[in-house]
Amino acid sequence: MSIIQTIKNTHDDQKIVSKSVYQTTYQEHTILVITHPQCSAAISLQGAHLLYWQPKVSSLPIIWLSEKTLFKKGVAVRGGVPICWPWFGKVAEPAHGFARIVDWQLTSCSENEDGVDIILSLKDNEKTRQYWPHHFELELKLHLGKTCQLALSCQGDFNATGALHSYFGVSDISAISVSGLGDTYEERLTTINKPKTAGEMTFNQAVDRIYTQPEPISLIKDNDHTIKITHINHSDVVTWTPWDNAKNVVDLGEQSYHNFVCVETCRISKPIESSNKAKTSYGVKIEVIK
Ligand SMILES: O=P(O)(O)OC[C@H]1O[C@H](O)[C@H](O)[C@@H](O)[C@@H]1O
Repeated sequence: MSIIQTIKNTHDDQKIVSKSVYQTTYQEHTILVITHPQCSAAISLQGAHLLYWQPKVSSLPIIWLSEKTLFKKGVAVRGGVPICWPWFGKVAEPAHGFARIVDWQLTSCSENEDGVDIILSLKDNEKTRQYWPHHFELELKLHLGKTCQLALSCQGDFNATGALHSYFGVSDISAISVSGLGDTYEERLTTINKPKTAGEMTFNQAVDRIYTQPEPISLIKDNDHTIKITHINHSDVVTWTPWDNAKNVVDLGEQSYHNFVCVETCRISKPIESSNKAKTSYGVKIEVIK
């Protein structure tokens, strides 16, 4: 049984949240399972982590989850949409910040025929202050329906970098292209994988690249559909595939790299400048075009 099916079938400690949403415990995580006429999805309260999203129009999850991911407290989930915050990458410990490895609160959940709207929040506490000595309030708004929308807002006196680090499910990474990336990028690997067309990528090896002047829309063109990713108030888009280095990553299957590509909505070159007075936010909207 696939990991997604297993999560869908988990009803331990089940608590009904709304008509299409229940809360359950899966291993060491508390998970919201969403089964709505427009989509199915799940969110872990650890990291406000969207685990998968499959709209009705698609026969496969568009937001992809690794079969080998660990549901351990304090360990980042592999796949879905990790919230990397308040830093991106390995500039400090833990890698990609702490927001993805601490528990968030469910603030609200409502639904209508278009889908489910959920707000999760995180405020500084004893644990977060061990990593980062700032007062902050973070809120993640999710809309899960025919489209998938995430908006992260923060308040507090600090600058932060981050990413909505989306893992997209694809039929085979060698058969897709990603466009709308712009022409300027920072190569994070020593291997060279020059785009054939400016702003468009195809893949035949590991890639880790920060595009610093991306267009507002990235398109992942797959065999019979296109994933349209509208970035909102972002500064960069990261493309990442481990390719066959997946075999060295404990929570990825050896062949799993064929089935996902990361196209991440980021604030790296222009950090989020927050203040105590107003919220600043950035986000992403994901749609499937047939
Ligand atoms: O393994 P993780 O900490 O989740 O990071 C996975 C990847 O995230 C981003 O795409 C970075 O650009 C990569 O350098 C990193 O390898």
